[in-house]
Amino acid sequence: MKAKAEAPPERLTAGEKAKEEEASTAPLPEKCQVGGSPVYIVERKLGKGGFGQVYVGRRASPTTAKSGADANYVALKFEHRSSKGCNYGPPYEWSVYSCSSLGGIAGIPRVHYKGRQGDYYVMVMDMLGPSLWDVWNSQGQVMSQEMVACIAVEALSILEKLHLKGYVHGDVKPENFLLGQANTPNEKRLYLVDLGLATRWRDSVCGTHVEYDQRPDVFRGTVRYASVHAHLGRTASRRDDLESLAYTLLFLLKGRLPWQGYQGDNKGFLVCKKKMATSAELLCRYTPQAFRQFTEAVVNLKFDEEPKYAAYVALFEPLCGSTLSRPILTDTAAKVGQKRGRESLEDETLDLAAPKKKIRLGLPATQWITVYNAHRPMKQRYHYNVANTRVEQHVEKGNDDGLYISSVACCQELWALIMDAGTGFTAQVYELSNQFLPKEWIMEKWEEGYYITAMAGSTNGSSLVVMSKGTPYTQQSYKVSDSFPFKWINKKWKEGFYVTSMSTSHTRWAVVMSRNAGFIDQCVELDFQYPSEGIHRRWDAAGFRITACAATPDQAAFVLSVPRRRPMDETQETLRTSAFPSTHVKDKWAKNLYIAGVAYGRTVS
Ligand SMILES: Nc1ncnc2c1ncn2[C@@H]1O[C@H](COP(=O)(O)OP(=O)(O)OP(=O)(O)O)[C@@H](O)[C@H]1O
Repeated sequence: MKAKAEAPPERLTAGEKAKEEEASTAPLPEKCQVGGSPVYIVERKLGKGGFGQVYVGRRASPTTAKSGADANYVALKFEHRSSKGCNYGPPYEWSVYSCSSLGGIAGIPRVHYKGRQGDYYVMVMDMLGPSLWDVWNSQGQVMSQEMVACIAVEALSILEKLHLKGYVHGDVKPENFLLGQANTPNEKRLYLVDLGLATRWRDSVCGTHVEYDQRPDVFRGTVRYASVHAHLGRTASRRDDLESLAYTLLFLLKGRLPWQGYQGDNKGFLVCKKKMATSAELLCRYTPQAFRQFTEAVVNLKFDEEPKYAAYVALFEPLCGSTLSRPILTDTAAKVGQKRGRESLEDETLDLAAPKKKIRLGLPATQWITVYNAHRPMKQRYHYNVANTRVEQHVEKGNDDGLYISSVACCQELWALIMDAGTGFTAQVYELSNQFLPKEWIMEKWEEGYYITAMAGSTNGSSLVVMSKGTPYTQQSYKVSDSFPFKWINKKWKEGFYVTSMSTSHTRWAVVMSRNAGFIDQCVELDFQYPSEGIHRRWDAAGFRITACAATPDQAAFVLSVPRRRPMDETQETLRTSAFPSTHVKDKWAKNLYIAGVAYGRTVS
């Protein structure tokens, strides 16, 4: 049966596509000569990607050379000067190729010439054969286990070498792995193309790992194969290429990934959520255990952790079949293994018997998240499981004792209130409303000089908003949104606002931002689980401390800030518990740690 042709997944947004259309209708030259190259006649199209179009170039004055700079046939990659990759001159990919001799790596095609001709930037490269996606599609959308294992071994060796040069590829997928030209000695060789999204993981000057960051509105790559960290906008590092490779291999082997088929505006969110919810075990069901072991190992890599390439290769090697008749040549991988020598290979064994604590794919859990800050001794009080009718009596009693509400949260339609003697507020009002959030009431209180200082929402859409006087704020703005409003936050940061409160109501988010919040820097950690690694990295860098937190049944978000006046004792701790942590709080108080934030929602146990 002939397989139905399937279009590979798109990488561009609609706006970008419109621009590419315009660029691709500009006529291509019939002949091409750039950067001192011979003259090529532009022949059939080899492929088209998000940024460029690739054509066969045949030398106008033929030679007998089959490969290299003199080859009779080359691949010409044309990028229109108005294309996205060329906003500031030559395509970004050129700079990647030229500054790090990547073309010298076995498995990365060589670029022989480059230059501009008319409206096009042209790169003259080795001509290669079909992509793995083409092969998979033309073989009836299946690929043998042996073939996929060989691809794994070679791809790991190419990625290791690319990583050694300080680069992450950033778009590992079946369409970007090409075989050598058919009917040549290289037809069973694997190559990795398209360095248009490559970024440095290692600084070219000081050689240190690039700094960790998360910008939840930035996505680069292809939704189907992107790592969860890439979806969440984290700075790319070596782990991301390997996670995408795991998805690439499983796609080729199984013909489908569990997150295919989502459509619409929040496709990226749904795909990412599904990736998080799919364990390596489930993803790799009915495949040899090497696939599960590899997937498990790479999805649990830390941001700056060195991947154990040789150990991953060793998992797949036994599945590759006899070295004499492999469907893909694996000799470059073998060479890498030999060069390393025994000792380094020994450090590279994967501890499969006792896997380290998994940072992903744990059991989803809905928990209390409490944040504690060091503070000189003060009175603090908490109430939880508070029904609407009982809020007033707790607040009044607290106020009588000189306490104001510092944080609120909601669990199963019941409120939690934290009241403190150390807020610095001079007056406070609150509103229980069936709206998320009560706009009229907030506007009215803004008029009276109150600012929002705490809020919580329940799953049924009601909210508890607390507004106070005596804050340093000079202006405030809030947003309610169906997805985490990072774009809005980013815009407001530029206007001098900082996030000062955050809450959720089922899957909706509300974020309050204030001017003169007393912070000099702020960042966001957002994840489908408690983002432990990110929080630790922020704590360790530049004095960031959690200043707001909220969680939905899917995601948890933490806002971390650097205060203008750093406290003497910067100790901060977080706790996740399935019941409200009453006894823990008392232990913390005994150590002068006080609740600074509380939320109820998605974590992972
Ligand atoms: N050297 C080559 N030889 C043969 N075909 C090639 C070569 N380079 C690219 N191609 C074909 O052209 C397609 C697009 O190339 P490439 O991925 O480099 O372009 P791009 O515009 O950067 O794409 P993407 O959308 O993946 O970023 C490839 O999928 C492949 O089919």
